[in-house]
Amino acid sequence: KRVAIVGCPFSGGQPKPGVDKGPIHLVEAGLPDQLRELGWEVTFDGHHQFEEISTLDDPPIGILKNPRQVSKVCEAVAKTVEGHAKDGQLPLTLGGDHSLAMGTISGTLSQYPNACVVWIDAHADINTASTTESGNIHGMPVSFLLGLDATIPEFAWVKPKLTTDRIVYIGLRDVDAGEKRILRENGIKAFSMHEVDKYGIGKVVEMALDHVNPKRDLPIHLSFDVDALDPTVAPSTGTPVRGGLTFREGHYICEAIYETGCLVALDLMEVNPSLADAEAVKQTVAVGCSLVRSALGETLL
Ligand SMILES: N[C@](CCCC[B-](O)(O)O)(CCN1CCCCC1)C(=O)O
Ligand SMILES: [Mn+2]
Ligand SMILES: [Mn+2]
Ligand SMILES: [Mn+2]
Repeated sequence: KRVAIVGCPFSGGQPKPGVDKGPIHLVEAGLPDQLRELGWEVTFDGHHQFEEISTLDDPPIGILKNPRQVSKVCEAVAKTVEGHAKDGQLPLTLGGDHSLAMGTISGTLSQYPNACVVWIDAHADINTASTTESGNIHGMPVSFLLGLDATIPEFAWVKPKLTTDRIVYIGLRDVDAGEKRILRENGIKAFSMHEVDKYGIGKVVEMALDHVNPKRDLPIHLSFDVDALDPTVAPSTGTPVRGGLTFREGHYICEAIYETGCLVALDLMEVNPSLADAEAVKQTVAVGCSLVRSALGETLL
């Protein structure tokens, strides 16, 4: 079992400074050794440096902010993730904001064209250039992956290889009007916190996997935004929304996905260590590390 940690200190998909420090905090909390203790052979070739990209002259396109930076960083991440996957390693991407998933999932789909995506988030991250109200591209990666919008030239490298029947959401509770319309019109399966309350997390994960991976024979890319968790559980994140997943519900999802034996790629996104007091940051980082361990085989018994 080999895992390659891809540290992505990137914050260009959203306005709050600090989320680029997420990877270093997760690594310095000991994540690589924690995974080695689980039996993984861990490679970590240092955090990606995006300096040359960030000096780019990058005026908004429409209201989209830092478009060229986001595009170039995601393109680099896609190549890195594809390379690790080709080499038989499970890419573990540590963010950094969730716009990076445009890169990670593109990389996964290059190596595993039949992969399905399990997206854990308070948000749908499926705004198009015409529906976004913020212009923050971390609220848009899924629309690019599905090819929902007319291709923006700066994002021409993103091939719409994901299909609407191959993604499922768990944890939604802050979905914009435009996104609700997109989800409905495209028949995209989403289990909001209402369904989590109604059925319980065990049944929700079973139904989610039955939808995107009925025979449990497709590779799974798990993209986990820590703001899916309740802010009392993961306070140090850029877009916290009350009424989220409990510590155990978040871990159950990771444990159940590992149990399928289908996991091929994992993103742990939106840990921003500069948004809370030291104790709350430490808690958020520790929860992030714990979720990753659960997704990579740590069990309670
Ligand atoms: N949907 C939002 C939030 C995106 C969060 C991205 B994630 O999940 O990676 O953290 C929110 C837009 N919202 C519209 C109404 C006014 C407040 C902001 C957006 O900016 O598009
Ligand atoms: Mn997100
Ligand atoms: Mn989110
Ligand atoms: Mn977020």
